[in-house]
Amino acid sequence: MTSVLKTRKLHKQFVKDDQGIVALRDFDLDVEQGGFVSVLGRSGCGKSTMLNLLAGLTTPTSGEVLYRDEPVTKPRIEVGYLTQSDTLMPWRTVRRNIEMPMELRGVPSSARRERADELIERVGLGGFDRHYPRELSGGMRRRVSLARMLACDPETLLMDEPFGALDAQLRHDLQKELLRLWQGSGQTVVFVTHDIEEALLLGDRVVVLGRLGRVVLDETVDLPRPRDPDESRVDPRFVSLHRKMTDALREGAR
Ligand SMILES: Nc1ncnc2c1ncn2[C@@H]1O[C@H](COP(=O)(O)OP(=O)(O)OP(=O)(O)O)[C@@H](O)[C@H]1O
Repeated sequence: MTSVLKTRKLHKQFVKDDQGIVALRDFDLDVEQGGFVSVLGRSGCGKSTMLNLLAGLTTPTSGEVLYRDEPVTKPRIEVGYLTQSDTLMPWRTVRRNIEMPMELRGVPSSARRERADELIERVGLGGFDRHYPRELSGGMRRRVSLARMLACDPETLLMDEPFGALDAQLRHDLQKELLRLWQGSGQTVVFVTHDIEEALLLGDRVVVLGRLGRVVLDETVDLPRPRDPDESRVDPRFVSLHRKMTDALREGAR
């Protein structure tokens, strides 16, 4: 197995009003190249802290993050990060937001336009290319962020509850689209969620975190793909994995 991302004894403590707040303690994770890892955990268990560290946006208090065996000290161009909060530029249209990472890389305007058009269609935003973020719903803004992240074909995608706020149908459509884009791409995905079903429908591995990022369960999901939510829900293997994850989440809260 080739690990693309590794963490070694990762520890993160924040300081607030002279008090130390430990968010992550001795966190070890190896992410295999080309894999889709769902990281499942309750609110506050350190998932976003972990992703920020993987992305090189914050530095650990101790321990290290390695990307292809190199220490991560700042964001890397090969790694796309879809954060929980909206980071679209309000003064740019949908198209120009999606083109932005390509502009930074010096991609010529005709190629940028073509790629942006393709992504706009893929995320179901045809006809909205000249809208500004304030003119879109929350779900539409999420889709623009997703398209922007994909615009430079990052080899690794870090995603922080990207579909959490969407309605069920849209969520399902985007999950399907993400899997379609991922399968056969060779991209590595680390997908954070607090939803057991989402973790199981998407991941080929689910890592369940408890308090302070303690790994409570690390489970391979060998359910066949594509995984249709309605069919999966009644598959005894899915049901059994779901139960295992529920127990792990409960155990992690202790
Ligand atoms: N900048 C910060 N300053 C102080 N404490 C922080 C900071 N960021 C996170 N924390 C604390 O670290 C812990 C983990 O937070 P984190 O956001 O990583 O959790 P999470 O699992 O992503 O939660 P959620 O699912 O609700 O987004 C929490 O106790 C939180 O209050």
